[in-house]
Amino acid sequence: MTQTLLLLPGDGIGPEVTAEVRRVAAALTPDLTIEERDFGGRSYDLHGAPITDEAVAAALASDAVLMGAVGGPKWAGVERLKRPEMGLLRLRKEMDVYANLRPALCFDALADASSLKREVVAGLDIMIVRELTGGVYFGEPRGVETLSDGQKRGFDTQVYTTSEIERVSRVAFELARGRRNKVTSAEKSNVMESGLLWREVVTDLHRREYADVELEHMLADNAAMQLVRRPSQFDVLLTDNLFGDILSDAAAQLTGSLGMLPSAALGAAGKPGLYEPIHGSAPDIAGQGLANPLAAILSFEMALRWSLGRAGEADRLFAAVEAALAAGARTRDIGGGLTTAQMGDAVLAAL
Ligand SMILES: NC(=O)C1=CN([C@@H]2O[C@H](COP(=O)(O)OP(=O)(O)OC[C@H]3O[C@@H](n4cnc5c(N)ncnc54)[C@H](O)[C@@H]3O)[C@@H](O)[C@H]2O)C=CC1
Ligand SMILES: CC(C)CC(=O)C(=O)O
Ligand SMILES: [Mg+2]
Repeated sequence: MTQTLLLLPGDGIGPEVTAEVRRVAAALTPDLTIEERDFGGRSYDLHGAPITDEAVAAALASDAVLMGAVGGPKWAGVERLKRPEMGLLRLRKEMDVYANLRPALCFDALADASSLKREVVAGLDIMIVRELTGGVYFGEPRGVETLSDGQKRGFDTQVYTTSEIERVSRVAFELARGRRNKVTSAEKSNVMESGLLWREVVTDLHRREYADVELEHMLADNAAMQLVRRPSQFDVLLTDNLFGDILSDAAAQLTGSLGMLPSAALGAAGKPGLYEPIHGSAPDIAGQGLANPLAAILSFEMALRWSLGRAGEADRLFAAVEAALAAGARTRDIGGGLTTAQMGDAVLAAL
């Protein structure tokens, strides 16, 4: 049976990095059907919404979805619900991809590309598990109201239920069992009610089902500091939507660049996953061929592994990225001069 990958290039550098995924897929998995839809600001411009109902249906009907990035200054003034980023939140929610796996892996060849010392980042291998469909990005009420004194008041709501916390924690514990058997759960249980519930639910699940896994609780601000102090202490880092968003950008820099970090967002078994580089649309470099496509290419590698049942091809692609880096292929963000397409060429040559 043919498998379908839905490609959502999006905005800014999104189309540039996903073009390299297309080239890799054509060489590595020529039998994979690739469909494409408008997404983000481009979809808003063409269809009046950051994602159309038809594109959501195509995502749900696919075997996996791979997106580039959305957003940019062009859409800064658009009403909140039609902003490009809202299309992404809607897609994550409709696909119910609640567990976002963000592997922060420092390739040997890049240990000197990090802004931290080689000895701090060499061999780095952290799996961040970020809750993706709950928390403050989705909580109600939210909005901006005008107070009687004329001031404005903006508000968002952080909210988590037991089942939301438990299902993502289960993913973290299961992953840890196949790795170094340790989960660090990061929240702010010292000041947030939802953080306190998070800690209780993780502790309870651990006691009932995962007592063989080492569990550590850490306040999220300390986790940010520990990530840059001694990142090797982390194996699986479990956290909520907002803290996971922030901590994973910080972890990306440990690997050399934000342009290196892929992700897989997973839901129920058998449902399509959503794969995306963790970076945004990078308006400062868009359209110049400067973007590093490896986060997008490695997101395709994760799609092959986690949704498409093609571990052999995934291994081949991962090895090709590793070989290209070992041979010295570098875009500007990791200290070189290759263009986006030239980095794609280097991976293709190593396949
Ligand atoms: N998943 C998504 O679609 C995301 C979208 N965004 C959106 O992207 C827009 C820009 O956001 P920023 O805060 O500037 O974050 P950003 O991730 O787009 O860029 C941050 C910095 O990292 C650099 N960078 C990012 N990806 C790179 C790559 N592949 N190669 C080389 N350098 C790279 C950029 O040039 C910039 O200096 C905003 O509209 C934001 O909402 C932000 C994060 C995620
Ligand atoms: C909704 C996104 C724009 C938030 C983000 O930065 C991310 O998911 O990494
Ligand atoms: Mg982010």
